[in-house]
Amino acid sequence: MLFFKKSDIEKRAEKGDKSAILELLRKGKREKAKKLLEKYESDPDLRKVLFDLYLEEENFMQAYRLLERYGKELGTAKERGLVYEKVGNYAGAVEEYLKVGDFDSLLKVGNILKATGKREKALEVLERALKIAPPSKREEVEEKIYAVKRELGLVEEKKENLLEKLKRGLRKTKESVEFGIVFRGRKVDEELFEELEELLVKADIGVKTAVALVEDLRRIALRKNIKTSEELKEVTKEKVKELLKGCEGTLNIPEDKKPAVILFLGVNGSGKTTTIGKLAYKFTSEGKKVMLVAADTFRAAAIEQLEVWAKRSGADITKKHEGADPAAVVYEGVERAIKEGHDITLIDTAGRLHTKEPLINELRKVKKVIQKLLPEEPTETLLVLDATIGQNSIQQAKVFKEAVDISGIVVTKLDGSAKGGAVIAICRELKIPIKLIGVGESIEDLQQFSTEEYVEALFD
Ligand SMILES: Nc1nc2c(ncn2[C@@H]2O[C@H](COP(=O)(O)OP(=O)(O)OP(=O)(O)O)[C@@H](O)[C@H]2O)c(=O)[nH]1
Repeated sequence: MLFFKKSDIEKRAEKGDKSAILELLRKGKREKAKKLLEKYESDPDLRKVLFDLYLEEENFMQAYRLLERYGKELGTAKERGLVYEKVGNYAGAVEEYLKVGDFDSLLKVGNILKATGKREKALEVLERALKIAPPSKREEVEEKIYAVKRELGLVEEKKENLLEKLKRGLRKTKESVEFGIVFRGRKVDEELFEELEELLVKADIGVKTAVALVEDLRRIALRKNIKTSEELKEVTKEKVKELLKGCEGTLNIPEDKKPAVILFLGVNGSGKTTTIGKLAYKFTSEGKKVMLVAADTFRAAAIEQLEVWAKRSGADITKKHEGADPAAVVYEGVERAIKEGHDITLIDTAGRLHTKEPLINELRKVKKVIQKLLPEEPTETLLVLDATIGQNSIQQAKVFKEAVDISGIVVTKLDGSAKGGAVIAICRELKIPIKLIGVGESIEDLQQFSTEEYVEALFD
C-alpha cells in the first residue's frame, strides 16, 4: 500500500498556517484547501478567501451561511446582494444593492418578486429602484410600478384605448428610430430618402425590404411630384400597410366547440407563459372557463410560473412534476377540460431550441395526443416570438414550423424593443398572420394586432 508522505506544506496547513493553506490553494489542491479554510473559517483572512471560493463555485447557500454567521464584512455589496438574491433573501439583496446604487440588480429583484406574485414586495422594491433609476430607465420602471399598483387595485384603471396602448408599447422603437426627423418640415430630396432608408433598417424591417420600399417611394414621389415630407409620410404609411397585407389575423375561437385548444410554442424567455396568463385573464374576464396545461415540464420554474398566472387569471391548471412526459400532462389536461366543461384550454410547451430533434418530436407527440381526444383540435397553434431579438426570431420560427403547422404568431415585448419594425419582417418572411402582440408586462398588455393601428403608432 502506497502512503503518500504528507508534504511539509500540508502539515503546516493542517495546523492552521494561513500561508500554507493559501499555498495549497495556489497549487490547485482546491478541495483540501477548502476543507481547511472551513476548519479555520473563524480567521477573518481565511474566511474572506473561503467566501470568494464559494462565490466562484456559485455555492450561494454556503456563502450565505458565512454572511449570517460572521456578519457583512465579507465580499462587496454587489456580491452580498447576489448571494442574498440567490437564496431568496430579497430584503437583504435590496439593502446591499441600494448601498452601491446598483439599479439593474434592484430592477431584477423587482421583476422576480413581480413574476412570482409577491406584489407588495415588488412594489416596494420598484419604488426604491425608481429613486436611483437613470433617466433612460425611469419610464420603464414607472410602467412596472403602475402595472403592479393596478394589480393591487391601488390605482384606477387608466382607460387607454388600444392605439394609445400600442403607441406606448412602441415607445422604445420610436425613441430609437425617430421617424419625425425625416417627416417633419423637410423638402423631399435624396438626403431625406437615404435617412429614411437608414431609419427603416434600424427599426429592423429588413434591409431588402427597406431598400425596395424607398425605391418605390422615390418613383412615387417623382410621378406624383411630391414636394413635402408630410405628403411623403402619408405615402410611406400606405406602402407599409401594403407590406403588411395579410399580416393581421384574429384568434379563431368557435363558440360551438368546447374546449377550444390553443397550443403555444416558442423558445424559453420569449414570453409564452406570460402571454398565456394574459390570454387566460382575457377569457375569464369574458366569463369563460379556462384550463391551463403546464406541458413545459423541463423546468420547475416554468410550472410554478404558470401556476401564478392561473391564480391571477382565475383559470384552472393541470400540471405534473418536473420532468414528467409533456404528452401525459396534455392528455390529462385536455381530458379534464372535456370532463369539467372548460371553454378553452391553453397549453404551454417547452422551447429548448438547442435540442431541435427531441423538441420537434415532443411537439408532434403533443399534437397527436390532443387529436386523440379532440380530432379537430388544436384550434390555434401560436408561435410566440420575442420582438427584442428582432429578425433573429425568424430562424427560431423555421424550426417550430418544421414540427407543427402554425396558425398564428404572437409578437411579445414590443414595448421593450427598439426593433418594432421586425413585425414587418416576421410576417413577410413567415407568411403567417400575427394575431396578438405583447406591449407590456401587466396582465392587460396583450392586444389583437391591427395593421392600421400598428402603422399609425409606428410613424406618428
Ligand atoms: N416588457 C414586456 N415583458 C414581457 C412581455 N411578455 C413577457 N415579458 C417578460 O418576459 C420575461 C419572460 O416571459 P415568460 O412568459 O417567462 O417567457 P417564457 O417563454 O414562458 O419563458 P420560460 O418560462 O423560460 O419558458 C418575463 O419577465 C415577462 O414578464 C411583454 O409583452 N412586454
